[in-house]
Amino acid sequence: MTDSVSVQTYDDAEALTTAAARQIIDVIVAAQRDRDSASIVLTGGGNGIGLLRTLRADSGAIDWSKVDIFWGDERFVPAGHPDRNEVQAHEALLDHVPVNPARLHPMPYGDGAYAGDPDAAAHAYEHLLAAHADGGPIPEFDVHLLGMGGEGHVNSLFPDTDAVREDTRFVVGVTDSPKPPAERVTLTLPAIRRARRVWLLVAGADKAEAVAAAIGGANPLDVPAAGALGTEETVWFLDRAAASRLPD
Ligand SMILES: O=C1O[C@H](COP(=O)(O)O)[C@@H](O)[C@H](O)[C@H]1O
Repeated sequence: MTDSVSVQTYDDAEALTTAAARQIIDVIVAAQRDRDSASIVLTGGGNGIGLLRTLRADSGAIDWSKVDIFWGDERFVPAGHPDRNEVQAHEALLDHVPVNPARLHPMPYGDGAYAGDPDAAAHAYEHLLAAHADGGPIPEFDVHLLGMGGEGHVNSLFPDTDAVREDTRFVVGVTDSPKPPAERVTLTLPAIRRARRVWLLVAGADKAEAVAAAIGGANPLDVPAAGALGTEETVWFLDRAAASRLPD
């Protein structure tokens, strides 16, 4: 893992998602040039979906047929439910660019083969990740996008929960999410830490305290975002309000 943590601050949420969109185009194009494919992990939340909307307007030179798309967490609700991060990602971007359906890797649905058992769904997704790994136990994602909640949660890793304490498995089921819905499936901190780049997209004054704590090195059990680190880089894309509690 690297200590390369950097902060980019923008005037507002729109500016930060526009900047992140521009930069992810460069990363995906470079990965496709070097390895003929790219892999990204999408997040839910306002800024994660906002970034996708920006890409819909202009995704530059990306060859969408050569991008593997995974999800960092999912609400364990029925297929097609508007709360699913996957559904929101389709509306924002995936229905509008020429992705290869075989390279879309949504998490299992709450009404599918694993209905009533988010942990079984998590095991299934871990197997899917393993099947797409190139040598390691799961892929070394080119970019893992993350939003962050006001208490510092990333993916569905909430403070002081079994999920954020998980140190072996790469995907776990959640049945006690403090933010509805209670049942979720999430990549864990060990999975996030296999990504080359971890990009956190965070806006709003209500998140400023958690941003400062995470960047300041808080215990990830208290502020899960503090444990979200990429192997090559970790970048915080912030608006001015979210950055307002950082030291000068
Ligand atoms: O519940 C969730 O919330 C986080 C943060 O969302 P935001 O709207 O406050 O940015 C999100 O990253 C995660 O994927 C989602 O399931």
